[in-house]
Amino acid sequence: MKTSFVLPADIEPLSRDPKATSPGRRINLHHSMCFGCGADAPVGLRIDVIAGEGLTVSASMKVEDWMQGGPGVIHGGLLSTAFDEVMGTSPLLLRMPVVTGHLEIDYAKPIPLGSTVQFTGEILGGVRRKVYTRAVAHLGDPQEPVAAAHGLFIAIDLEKHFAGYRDRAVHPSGHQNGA
Ligand SMILES: CCCCCCCC(=O)SCCNC(=O)CCNC(=O)[C@H](O)C(C)(C)COP(=O)(O)OP(=O)(O)OC[C@H]1O[C@@H](n2cnc3c(N)ncnc32)[C@H](O)[C@@H]1OP(=O)(O)O
Repeated sequence: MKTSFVLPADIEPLSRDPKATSPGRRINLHHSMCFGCGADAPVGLRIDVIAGEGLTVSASMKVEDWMQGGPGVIHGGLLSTAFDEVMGTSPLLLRMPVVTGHLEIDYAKPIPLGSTVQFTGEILGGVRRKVYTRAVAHLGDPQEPVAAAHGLFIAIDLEKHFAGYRDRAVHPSGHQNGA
């Protein structure tokens, strides 16, 4: 599949943390109201990202009617959100919290409503706080990808990064902090 994404020349291999989620198990994410993975989000993708061997992950997503973009097919922005979730979760195999710095999607084929998209993702390496990832999506045949993505994620200090926003956080009760 064609892509314009270029990995840096100084990229270095990264290693799975020994305490990372075991292969085959769901990687527990940040909070239940997340649009990408949260079970309590009123609207969301509810993607479970499963740890694979090494620095790999996998996930699947049923394409529901509300995800429609063009007639009968998924909206491209929603697919990019799914890729963001899949790739953004993978650095937890390094036990490293990250946020998205840069995301690139290559769309190869329309994805019909009602289909189930299968994702595989992997960490390609890192440079300082930067983690480079890739993911591919298919509809059942890994030899026939429908889309692919590259993501650059930046390691953060969770407490500091969200310090100025936590009072706006929405909870399953529907209330904001302090509301
Ligand atoms: C557990 C989480 C699961 C996540 C799944 C979903 C993920 C998300 O949707 S996260 C939400 C979307 N993303 C965001 O809100 C991030 C907003 N951006 C920011 O907060 C900041 O720009 C942040 C934290 C990424 C970087 O800022 P800062 O900490 O000051 O670091 P900074 O020094 O600018 O950058 C660090 C390195 O990354 C590089 N970098 C930063 N942004 C980019 C970019 N867009 N493209 C390329 N390189 C970048 C910098 O050049 C620098 O590289 P180097 O080490 O070579 O100098």
